[in-house]
Amino acid sequence: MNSITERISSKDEIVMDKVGMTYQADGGKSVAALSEVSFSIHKGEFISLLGPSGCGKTTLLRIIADLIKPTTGKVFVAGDTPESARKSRKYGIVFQNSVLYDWRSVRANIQLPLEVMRVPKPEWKERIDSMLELVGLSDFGSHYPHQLSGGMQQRVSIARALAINPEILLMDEPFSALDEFTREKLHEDLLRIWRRTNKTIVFVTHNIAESAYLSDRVCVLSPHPGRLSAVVDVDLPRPRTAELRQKPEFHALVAKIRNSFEGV
Ligand SMILES: Nc1ncnc2c1ncn2[C@@H]1O[C@H](COP(=O)(O)OP(=O)(O)OP(=O)(O)O)[C@@H](O)[C@H]1O
Repeated sequence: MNSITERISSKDEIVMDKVGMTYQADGGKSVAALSEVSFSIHKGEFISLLGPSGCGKTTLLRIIADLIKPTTGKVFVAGDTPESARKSRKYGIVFQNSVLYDWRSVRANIQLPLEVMRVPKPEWKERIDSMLELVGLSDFGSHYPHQLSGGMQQRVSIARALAINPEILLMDEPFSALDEFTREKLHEDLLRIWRRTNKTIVFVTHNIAESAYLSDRVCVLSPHPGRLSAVVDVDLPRPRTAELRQKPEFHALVAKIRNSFEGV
């Protein structure tokens, strides 16, 4: 056993140890996207990865998801390598754009991971019904994606990501294409879903207020190269309600997170 595996505690869901990523761009130029990023995410925690464009947020999420391999460092996901976690579907993932299949109904979209993971067919109906109920779309199962608003499409994406009951939900700027009213409603829905399901959530955003409202802790990334410049504890009470956004303690926390950026 090496030192990092000895340090992992039973509370840890995701552990990163000195993770670095250098891309080989066109023309042989290398781009240092991440350097020496180390931190742990606990089981059941809501973590945001926050930073300006180009600081490596998506790169870090893709490394956790085993969509790319880091060039240096080690990563553990659900007590295993990212590759095993991906193969055993320990996480579900939601992207900025909903990436639903237009020719499949809402139900058939949610069913897709059940087909891929060979979940027994008799279980499908109950699972899909409960996912639709969880995201507040029970009356829309037979609709097609183009018949839904952007916010509803992202709810379907969340339902699909959670259909096989993964431990972890990875979200890459899932609400950034939505208008402010819809986004705030989705924040409340996501917190309710998180409370009901106890998932570990890793949420990528460049929106400081969004990270403060949702998270237990905010990991602040700074660019050139992307590095972890601060981890801010969010000590605001839960459950969080819309009124919190008006309160002085919320504005103080947003200012604290803003002040923790280096070199931006
Ligand atoms: N496939 C790639 N090849 C070369 N460089 C890349 C590649 N993917 C990302 N990069 C570079 O790595 C750095 C980090 O990119 P990344 O997309 O992770 O940042 P980000 O913080 O998620 O940005 P944004 O908020 O704009 O999505 C950037 O400089 C980007 O140009």
